[in-house]
Amino acid sequence: MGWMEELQSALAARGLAVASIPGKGRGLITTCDFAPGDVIIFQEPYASTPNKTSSGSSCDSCLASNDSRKCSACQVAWYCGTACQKSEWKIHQSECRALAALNEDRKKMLTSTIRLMVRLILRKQLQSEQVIPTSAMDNYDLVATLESHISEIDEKQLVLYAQMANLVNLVLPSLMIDLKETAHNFSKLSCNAHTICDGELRPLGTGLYPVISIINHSCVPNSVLVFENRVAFVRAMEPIAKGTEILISYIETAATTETRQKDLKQYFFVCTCSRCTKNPYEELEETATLEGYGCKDKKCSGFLIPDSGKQSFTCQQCGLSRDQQEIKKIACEIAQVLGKASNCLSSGHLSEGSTMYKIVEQLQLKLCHQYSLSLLQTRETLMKVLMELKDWKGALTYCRLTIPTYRRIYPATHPMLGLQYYACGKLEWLLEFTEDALKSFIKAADILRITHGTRTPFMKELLHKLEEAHAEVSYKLSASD
Ligand SMILES: C[S@@+](CC[C@H](N)C(=O)[O-])C[C@H]1O[C@@H](n2cnc3c(N)ncnc32)[C@H](O)[C@@H]1O
Repeated sequence: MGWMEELQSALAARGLAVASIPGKGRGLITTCDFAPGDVIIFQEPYASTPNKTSSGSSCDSCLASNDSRKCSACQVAWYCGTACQKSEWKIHQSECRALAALNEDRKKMLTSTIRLMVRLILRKQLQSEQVIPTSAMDNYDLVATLESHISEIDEKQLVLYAQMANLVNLVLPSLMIDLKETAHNFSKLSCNAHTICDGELRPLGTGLYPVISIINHSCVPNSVLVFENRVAFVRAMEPIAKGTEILISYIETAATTETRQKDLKQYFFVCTCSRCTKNPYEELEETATLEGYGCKDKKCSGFLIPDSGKQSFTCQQCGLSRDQQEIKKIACEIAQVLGKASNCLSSGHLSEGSTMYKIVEQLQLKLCHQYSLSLLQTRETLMKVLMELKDWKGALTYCRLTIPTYRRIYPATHPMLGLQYYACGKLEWLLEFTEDALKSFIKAADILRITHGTRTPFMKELLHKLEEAHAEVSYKLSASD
């Protein structure tokens, strides 16, 4: 059996198949039905690296950022303990020798992407020598057939990839690496590698998952990619019938079509999902809601579009008009205060910064649509700053204010919505608003059970908090009887 037949047979056992999708290249389709929360596929990375942090101390294996120690031989890799060090040893043994031989200047040039490529090449080498076993879902043939878009890459980028390939060659001089193939592989990483995130979707590193890389993008995906340590899991977010293409989102979907298309540029395709091809009126509505102005009548939730002379904007719901000069004046004020506010935060003046951000929020309330992304961003900043200042009540106020926008901009089972309910619940619990906390934990768990499963320490903690809140509410109820 060739590697492709082996892959198809391994996927068939999971109710999946690789298929050719018109206009998209390959894609992954279902051969059975999946329910929300079902794991469609999971995979270890072919190669992965932690992000470079300021302290450089994330574990190379599990990507955890606490209590890691530097490898004493190469002084480049970090491990959180012997279990992780042992699990990496087959690759790191060769890597360590190569890294230890580098002078300090060369070591400084080891970006996460260079290290990722070094590890990819070493894994290929060790698999060809049968030091590391291969399987239907773990072999270099899968990497070799990934999309590279090399013919569409501009000259400047090609030169950069060639320079990066040279650097990899300097790191691994004994392997006589193929420079052209390595430059090609850098291009593959750009449109196939995934950012590895923790349960709260904070980035930890980068990994290449050659089978998961067969999954195409949609701005209205039916599935979601999450990670347990560095193992990638794709879960169904909705019922998926047999014969449907599995689709995940490669980008932040809470954005206008223009922004999403810009963010997708590195993948060299124009998305034609239902959100990217909606009718012009709906398109206008989405953009004007996410980035535009609100109606002068604060009770009206209409969106505004500019009149033909662009001297004013008219609400599409109630017909009220807003003068462009008035809009400009508020926008100017916002820009000024926002500049000062962000300076305050970057210089560590949190209290002063929060006061400034509160002014920005009030100005944005006057100007922006209630579901605008800039208003959302300000409220999220306020929530984080107030949490740092241990002003839990203040933080909860802004957290609660973000929820209607999250509900508007994300689908009902999106992890970001679940995480925001969870944040709300934790603040409510801390403030002893037990019944509210219970409601928020229930909403968080209903979503995150689907997107994250129930096995991870992160989810176990949420479910434990939910149980605790449940017990407390029941106790209070029985005590008041
Ligand atoms: C991670 S790969 C996905 C698998 C890829 N189709 C293949 O044949 O290997 C990403 C590439 O797939 C293609 N792709 C992904 N989503 C697409 C979409 N919605 N429409 C068109 N092409 C898409 C683009 O060429 C993109 O660079």
